[in-house]
Amino acid sequence: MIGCTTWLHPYVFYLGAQPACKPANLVCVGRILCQMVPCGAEEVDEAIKSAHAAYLQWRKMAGMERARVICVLFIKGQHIQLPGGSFAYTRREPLGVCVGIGAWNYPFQIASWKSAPALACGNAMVFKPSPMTPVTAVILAEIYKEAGVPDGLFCVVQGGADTGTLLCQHPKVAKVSFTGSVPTGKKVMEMSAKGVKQVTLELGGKSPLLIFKDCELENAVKGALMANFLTQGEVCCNGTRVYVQREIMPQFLEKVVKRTKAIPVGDPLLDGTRMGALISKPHLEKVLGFVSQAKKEGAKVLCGGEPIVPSDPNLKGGYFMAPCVLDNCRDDMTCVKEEIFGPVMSVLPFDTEEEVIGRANNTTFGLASGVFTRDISRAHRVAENLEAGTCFINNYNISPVEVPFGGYKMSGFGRENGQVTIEYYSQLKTVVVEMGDVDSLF
Ligand SMILES: NC(=O)c1ccc[n+]([C@@H]2O[C@H](COP(=O)([O-])OP(=O)(O)OC[C@H]3O[C@@H](n4cnc5c(N)ncnc54)[C@H](O)[C@@H]3O)[C@@H](O)[C@H]2O)c1
Ligand SMILES: NCCCC=O
Repeated sequence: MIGCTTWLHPYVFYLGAQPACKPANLVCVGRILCQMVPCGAEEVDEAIKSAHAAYLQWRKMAGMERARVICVLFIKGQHIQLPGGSFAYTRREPLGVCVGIGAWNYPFQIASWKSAPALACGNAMVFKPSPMTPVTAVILAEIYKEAGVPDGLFCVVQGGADTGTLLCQHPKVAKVSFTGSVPTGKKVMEMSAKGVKQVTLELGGKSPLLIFKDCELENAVKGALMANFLTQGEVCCNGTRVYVQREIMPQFLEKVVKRTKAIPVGDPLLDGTRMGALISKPHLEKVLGFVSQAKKEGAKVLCGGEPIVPSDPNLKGGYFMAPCVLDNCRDDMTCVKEEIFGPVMSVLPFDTEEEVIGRANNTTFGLASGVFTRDISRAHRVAENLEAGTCFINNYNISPVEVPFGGYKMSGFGRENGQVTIEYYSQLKTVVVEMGDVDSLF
C-alpha cells in the first residue's frame, strides 16, 4: 500500500459494514458504522516514509504547478536591499512531513483545515482522525486523489492515543498540528518538544458571550442559541458562559427558553432537524452529569438537560438529550468553569462593563468570545479587552476559511485558516547576496 493517497491497512478498516444504513443514523442509534484496527509502529512508519517520498517531489513544484490540483495561496518571500548594491531575499519553504491529529466533533473540517494549507505550502501530511470518527478523512483522501494529489502525499492512519504517540515521536515528522482537549494537547507538545518539532494546538474552550442591555435583543437571543446549540453544543469555541446585563435578564431568559424548547431534535439528515445525537453514550452521560452537578451547586434548570427518545423508532437507543438552559449560575460553579461540550447554556447576570470583562477573562481558556451591543465604541473596546483568539461582535460562531482561527492561553497557539496559516506550514530561508568584493577582517 505504500504510495497510495489513502493509508488503508487491509486489516484496518471495514467501511460499509452495514451498507443499507445511513451513516448519520448509525452514529445516532449506536450501531456499528465500521470497525478498524489501530495502526501500529510498522504501519505508521510506512505511511510517514511514503509521505516523505511524495514530499520530495511535491516540494520542488512551483505554486502554479501545485495550483493545478489544490487552490494555492500566494506564497512569497521578501527582497531586502543592503549597502553597496548587495541584497538578501527570503524564501518560504515547506517543513516536510506534517502530522495532523483530529478531534471527533468536526472530523471532515478539521482534516481539511489542516491538510489543505499543509499541501499548498509544499508539505506532505499524515492525518490521524479520532477513532470515534474514522471515515471522513478517508473520503477527503479520495477527493484529493481524484483532484490529482500525488500518491502518498496525504495519508490517513487510523488509531487512538498509541498511534498518535507514534506519530508525534517519529523522527521524520517536522510538525504536529493537533486539535483536541487541553490534557492531550499538553502531551502532544511534550512529545514534539523532544524532537524539536513545530506544533499547532487547537484546544478546548469555555468562551464568554457578553450581552449588554442596549443590544438588539432578538439578535442576541439568536446569537446565544448559535453560541450554544450548534452541532449539539459539541463545538470548541461555543460561548457557553452567557453574561446578561441584569436589567434585561427576564426578557432574555423568556425568549431564550421559548426558542430552546422549540429546537427539533432528531435525525440530522432530515431538513427540519436542528439538533442530532451526541457522539457516544459515555459523552452523553458526562454531559448529563454536568447538569446534575450544576443542580447540586444551586443552578436552576429552565429547560432540557434530560435524555430524550425521539418518536422515530429507528432512532431508539441514540444518544439524544434536550438542549438545556441553566439559570442562577455563579462563576465558581463547575458548569461555568469547565468545558461541557454538549447543549448546555449557563446564564449569569452582570452589572458593569468593567466587572464583566474581569469575570469573562477569569479562566485558563481563551478560544473565543462574543459581545452584543448597539454601542460601536463599547463593542470594539470589549473586543480589545477580552483575552481570546476570536471575538464575535453581534453574532457568534462564524468561521469562514478566509478568517484566522485559534486560541489564547490554554486554548492553544498557532492559527488555522486565512493567509496567516502559511506561517504555520512553512519555514523562512534567508539568502544573502554579495554584489561586491568580500570585505574580510582576516
Ligand atoms: N480549538 C479547536 O479548534 C478545536 C476544534 C475541535 C475540538 N476541539 C477540542 O477537542 C476536544 C474534544 O475532542 P476529543 O475528545 O477527540 O479530544 P482528545 O484530546 O481526547 O483527542 C483528540 C485526538 O488526539 C488523539 N490522542 C489521544 N491521546 C493522544 C496522545 N497521547 N498522543 C497523540 N494523540 C492522542 C485522539 O485519538 C484524537 O484523535 C474538546 O476539548 C474540544 O474543545 C478544539
Ligand atoms: N467553528 C469552528 C469550530 C471548530 C471547533 O470545534
